[in-house]
Amino acid sequence: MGQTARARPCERTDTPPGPVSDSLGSPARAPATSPGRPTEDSAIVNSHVRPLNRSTHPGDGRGPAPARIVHLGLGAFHRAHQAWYTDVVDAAGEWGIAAFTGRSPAAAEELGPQDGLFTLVERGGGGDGVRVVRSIVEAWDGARVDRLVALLAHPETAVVTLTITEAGYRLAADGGPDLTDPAVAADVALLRALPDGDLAAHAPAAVTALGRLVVGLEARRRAGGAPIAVVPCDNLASNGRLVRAVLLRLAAEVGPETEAWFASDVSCVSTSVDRITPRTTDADRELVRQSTGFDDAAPVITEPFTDWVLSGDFPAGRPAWEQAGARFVADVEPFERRKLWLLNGAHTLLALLGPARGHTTVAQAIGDPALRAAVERLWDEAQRHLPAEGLDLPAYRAALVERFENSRIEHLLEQILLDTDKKLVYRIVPVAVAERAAGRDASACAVPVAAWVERQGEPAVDVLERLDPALAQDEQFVALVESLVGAPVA
Ligand SMILES: NC(=O)c1ccc[n+]([C@@H]2O[C@H](COP(=O)([O-])OP(=O)(O)OC[C@H]3O[C@@H](n4cnc5c(N)ncnc54)[C@H](O)[C@@H]3O)[C@@H](O)[C@H]2O)c1
Ligand SMILES: O=P(O)(O)OC[C@@H](O)[C@@H](O)[C@H](O)[C@H](O)CO
Repeated sequence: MGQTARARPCERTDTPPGPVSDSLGSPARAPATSPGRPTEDSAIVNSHVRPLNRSTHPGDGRGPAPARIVHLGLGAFHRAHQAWYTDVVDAAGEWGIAAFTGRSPAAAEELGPQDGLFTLVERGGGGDGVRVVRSIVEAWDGARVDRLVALLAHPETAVVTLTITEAGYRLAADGGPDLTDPAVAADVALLRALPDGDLAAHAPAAVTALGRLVVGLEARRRAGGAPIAVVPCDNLASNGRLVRAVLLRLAAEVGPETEAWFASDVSCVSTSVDRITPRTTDADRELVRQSTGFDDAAPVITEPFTDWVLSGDFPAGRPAWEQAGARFVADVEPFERRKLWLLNGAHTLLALLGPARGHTTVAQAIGDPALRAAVERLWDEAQRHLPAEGLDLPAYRAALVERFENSRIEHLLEQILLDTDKKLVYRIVPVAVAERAAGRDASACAVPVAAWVERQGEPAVDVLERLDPALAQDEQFVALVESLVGAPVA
């Protein structure tokens, strides 16, 4: 497991399938109990705190599932979402995940000694549900391109999932790779000069997530070219289409045969993903330690709610994620817009405006009547551009308020604020553009944009130029934003 701990060879085996996921408490969405304390299972509560790994916590005794899913971006959200769905549905132990970190090896260092096991705490308003998730079978530093190449070249690897953050895609304004980014430029140079032959033996040191992915997929093509699905799970609009365009651009740098194979055999699946998952704190680790009797360096705290909407082909198969509630639809866009514009848009508004009003968490900020009103106005503007049918927007909005008000999920505004420039583009700008096109002033959208302009300390037009050059040409909107800079929230 992982570069930094015991290295687990990844050969596929004919041994019996891996472990059935085991619940140590309430399964997901089950009613929570005992506020403030995880649901306890007498089998694991022990006065002696033990390390968490497959020996101390053997589940049903079967070994790890074969790694057939590769994940890039081993953060909290992946563990609360895709790893959880896979764990819940993989009763036969057929779908292990080999996960790679993005920028720092920390998560691999934590999960390595735990054989990939971690505790997922589902923290509802009334109590916690606890589950040890077993679906991650390898955890690696993302710099281990050799291991990534070996996994992707293996024909039984069927799916690649991504949670590398919006910024991690390193996109230019036209949606292609940002060639002005030195890391992208270095990877492009590397892709143009890939050595012939076995890429695993001399793995090129690509540095960006998508550069590494292209190297790995090229190794797969050279190894026989079994088709594969790539499933971005980040908060980007049209994430499958977008990733496909970038991968094809990068593949073209390798050569025409590579580009043609990517076009025909790499299926990019679009997704809308939802589960509010804040960063784990030391207090969370201590609570898990006390309540489960296991010393888990990498527990994840999440809300009971979860959603996953997907659209696209899985040519080499996939886990039956629908058995845990995932939905496979023809068009993900309405779901994606609803989620990005309402949930994420409100998050970004609260993160921009909340700190100046003394708030540090989403729950505090949504409890502030002025901010709540600003959120409702933003939602009114967004709702006009969402389909009236099929999305049950009043219920969705009401549920969002409840989720935001869950003060037991300590979702820090400063975490949401990271990379706000990238987030505004997907969360607020499209609504502002649609409102302006409809002849309205987009005044609710202008509020978070003005707060961002204030933080940048630059003229509104310059900030808008970076967010959306066309919107920056809209003199009325620019003037409105400028007039709101520094103004109190109405
Ligand atoms: N946390 C949530 O509530 C949530 C919910 C829905 C979707 N998401 C999506 O998942 C993403 C990750 O969220 P998280 O909570 O796991 O964050 P996290 O900080 O726990 O993990 C982020 C992961 O991405 C990697 N990464 C960061 N910057 C990168 C870069 N520039 N290039 C490559 N890899 C990079 C990190 O190394 C880490 O592995 C979010 O940005 C969002 O797009 C998160
Ligand atoms: O994860 P980010 O940084 O893209 O955005 C912060 C939050 O808005 C986001 O994580 C939400 O909590 C999440 O999208 C809910 O499903």
